[in-house]
Amino acid sequence: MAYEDGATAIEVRNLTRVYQTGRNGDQVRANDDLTFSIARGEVFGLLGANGAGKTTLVSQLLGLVRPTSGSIRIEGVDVVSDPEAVKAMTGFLPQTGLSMRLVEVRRALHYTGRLRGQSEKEARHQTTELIEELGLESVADRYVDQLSGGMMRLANFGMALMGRTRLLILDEPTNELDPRNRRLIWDMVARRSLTEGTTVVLVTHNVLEAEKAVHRVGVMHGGRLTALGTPGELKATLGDKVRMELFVKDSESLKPAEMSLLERVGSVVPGGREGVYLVHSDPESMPDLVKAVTSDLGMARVDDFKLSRPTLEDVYLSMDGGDSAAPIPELVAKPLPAPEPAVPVARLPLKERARRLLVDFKYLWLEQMLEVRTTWTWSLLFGLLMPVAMVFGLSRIGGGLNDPTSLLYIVSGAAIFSVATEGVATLAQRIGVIKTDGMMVYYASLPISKASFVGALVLSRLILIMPGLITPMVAAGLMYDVDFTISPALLLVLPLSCLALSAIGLAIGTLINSMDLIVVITNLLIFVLLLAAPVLIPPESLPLPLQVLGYLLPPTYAADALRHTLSGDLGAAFTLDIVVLTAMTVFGLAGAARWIRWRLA
Ligand SMILES: Nc1ncnc2c1ncn2[C@@H]1O[C@H](COP(=O)(O)OP(=O)(O)OP(=O)(O)O)[C@@H](O)[C@H]1O
Repeated sequence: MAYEDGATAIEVRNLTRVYQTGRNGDQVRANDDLTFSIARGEVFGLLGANGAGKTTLVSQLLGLVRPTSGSIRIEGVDVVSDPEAVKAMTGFLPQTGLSMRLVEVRRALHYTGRLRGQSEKEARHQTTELIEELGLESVADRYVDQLSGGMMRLANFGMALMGRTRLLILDEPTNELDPRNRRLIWDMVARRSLTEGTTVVLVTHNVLEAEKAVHRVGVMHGGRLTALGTPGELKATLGDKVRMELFVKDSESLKPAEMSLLERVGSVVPGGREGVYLVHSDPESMPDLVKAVTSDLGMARVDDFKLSRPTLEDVYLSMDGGDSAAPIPELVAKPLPAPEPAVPVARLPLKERARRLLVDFKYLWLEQMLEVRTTWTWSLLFGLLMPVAMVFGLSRIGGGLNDPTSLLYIVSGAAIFSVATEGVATLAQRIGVIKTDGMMVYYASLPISKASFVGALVLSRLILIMPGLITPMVAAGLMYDVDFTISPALLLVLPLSCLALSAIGLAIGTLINSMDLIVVITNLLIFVLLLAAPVLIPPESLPLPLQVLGYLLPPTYAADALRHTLSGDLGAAFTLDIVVLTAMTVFGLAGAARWIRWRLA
């Protein structure tokens, strides 16, 4: 096998990760002094019960979680000091939380390849190749989100393979797949390991399947490695045993007396489901075992039983029998050779970095824009109709129609109100969804910069919210013959207002971790906007506390700037508005870039 050439791909030394839980300083050692290595081209299975520490280990391999102590080297590169270099050589399939759900399968693959640094030609070529290899031709032009669970998993697996990375980290790749597709995945993994020397870390609960696919297995329990070796080595720990899988009638549990009948002839562990037990005994005790089951326990209690040689699952279940699961020293205490100095990672030249930033920005922006396809008609309709309705409705009140100042307030207020609701509220909520659905982890696992991610998110929204700014002016022009000239100041104020309000929305969404709170805060903002802000109402007609409150809100400055622009009054007040809007844009974008958690912890 390719991996036997001995080169080390992953080296983990004394890796410990401690989490603080709760307020009273409780600690969880999610990874406890792990030391092991994985060879280049090896398929390494990571097994362990829920909470064993697998995700914590994988997150550290990906540079998403910082170790409390110890080190990880991937292809000689230190993960903590050069996470970007490691991300560039890693394809990742998370269990959940993939992005690119609302684009077509073909695009999801192509864009992922581009974001992993492939050229346009390479990305197109590999996309076509993978669609064929995965048998996804008939759904290649359907949205990923609209595929069946299994098909979606295949598409996600394809995304992990894009970029032909040296390392693949696959979390439960065969979940939801039928037996034929499961075999397809294992064959594809084996091919990559064998012919391309790809190193694969496979997290799985499906021990029986993993046995066929992996070269070596690491079993984790309570944050520690309790066994590490080939499936053959692990099975040898059970010795020359016979295995019986016993199914109790009606899936009932065995009573203590019944358990002791079986324990007389072998060791008994639960078989992973209610009413299923695994009994391991010496070959010479087999007749006694069969007798214990058929006559002592009696066929009135037994539904079925199967006799076979032990499998990896037996080793796993016998090791994972609660807190007593002790490490098998001969399988875990293999020392690593003395560490070599970490391979220094050369920084890309400035020009190349700028090119990558633009490519990342383009594909992230395209993804965001295309995701909006499912809702753009509603957003646009809302952005067009609401301001028109406001201009029409508000101009009927009081002296609106006859009074140019009121009309100016109505037009600028309607424009800014619609942009504030769309810009602040929808962007804050969008980033909230990205965080709560776990998609942020996926973006963070790609070798992209936060700047291109934030920029793409904000700019994709501008196209949707800009019409809301322009329609009130067009409506006033058509309905009331008001002539607003397009001045250079207007061309500055319109995008700057959109940018400032979107940046604030993004900052709110990134800073607050509860989706419910994001919804409450953004609605509160709109409520205050209607009640107090001098957006639709001249400030002098508001009591002082409400005026002050209004001037604390970004939309007030946007509305003020728009009014000054439309009336041609570009004095000191207008300059102040522009300064405040610019400051808000910078603060919002810088804050969002800082608060977005590219590392989980
Ligand atoms: N962010 C966190 N804060 C506090 N504790 C955490 C955090 N993440 C994980 N833990 C704890 O660390 C331990 C290991 O969790 P981890 O998610 O790594 O296990 P796992 O083997 O991946 O489990 P599963 O198979 O259920 O995904 C658990 O006790 C878990 O509660």
